[in-house]
Amino acid sequence: MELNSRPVVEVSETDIYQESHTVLSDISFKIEKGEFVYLIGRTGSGKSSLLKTLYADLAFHKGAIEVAGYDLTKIKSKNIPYLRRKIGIIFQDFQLFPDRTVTENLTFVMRATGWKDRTKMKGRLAEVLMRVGLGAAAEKMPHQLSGGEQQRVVIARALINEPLILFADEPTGNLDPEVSSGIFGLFKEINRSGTSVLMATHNHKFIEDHPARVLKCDEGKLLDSAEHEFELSGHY
Ligand SMILES: Nc1ncnc2c1ncn2[C@@H]1O[C@H](COP(=O)(O)OP(=O)(O)OP(=O)(O)O)[C@@H](O)[C@H]1O
Repeated sequence: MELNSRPVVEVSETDIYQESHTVLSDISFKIEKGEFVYLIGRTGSGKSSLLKTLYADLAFHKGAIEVAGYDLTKIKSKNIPYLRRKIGIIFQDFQLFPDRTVTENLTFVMRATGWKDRTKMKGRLAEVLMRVGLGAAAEKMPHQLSGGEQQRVVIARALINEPLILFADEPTGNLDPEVSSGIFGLFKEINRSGTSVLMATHNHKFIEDHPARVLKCDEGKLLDSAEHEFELSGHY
């Protein structure tokens, strides 16, 4: 089967662990190319642990996980950087180098992921900054940008290697509602051009305004709105 017709994420009968503690048990789900999926659940229910497992930052001991064509059951640590080139990871705290310009922040990642040709690097840098609406910010330092603009830089950084999927862990958690909706809109726009998105969020309004499939961490299980209806409202 062609890689591009296979799911971008396929989790089969897996348990998610933190140290010796099982956070989610016996979970199975797939995310197809171009899908937008919310990940919800109360604080401590396992959203971050699941995302960390999917980007190979947390080990798992049961079942099988395939992400962007990489079998995480067998992946060697030397191959994890190659997996990470096929995915984009975005956190709540922006994690930019505070003492480097936007360009330097982005070229750091480019070099680390094998870019060498300066002209191509410059071109890609301009492209991703335009994509996130920050064409004029290349020489700014992070502290000269607003929180929303910093998160746009992080998204630009995640887009550099044309990932198949973005894993976003509460990407608007530190932003006020208006700025959050702009960032959310950017994720939707990126998704419309074919990149899958798995977004952990506590923001109920996103789901109300832009309904999509929901995975919910709930008392050690993962509920999937594509399989069963469940209650979205209430605290999560
Ligand atoms: N580094 C760690 N070491 C040990 N246990 C951890 C670690 N990180 C999280 N846990 C535990 O794993 C469980 C799931 O936490 P996780 O951070 O995945 O939840 P979450 O749904 O992302 O929460 P939040 O919405 O607050 O971000 C919790 O019981 C938490 O205490």
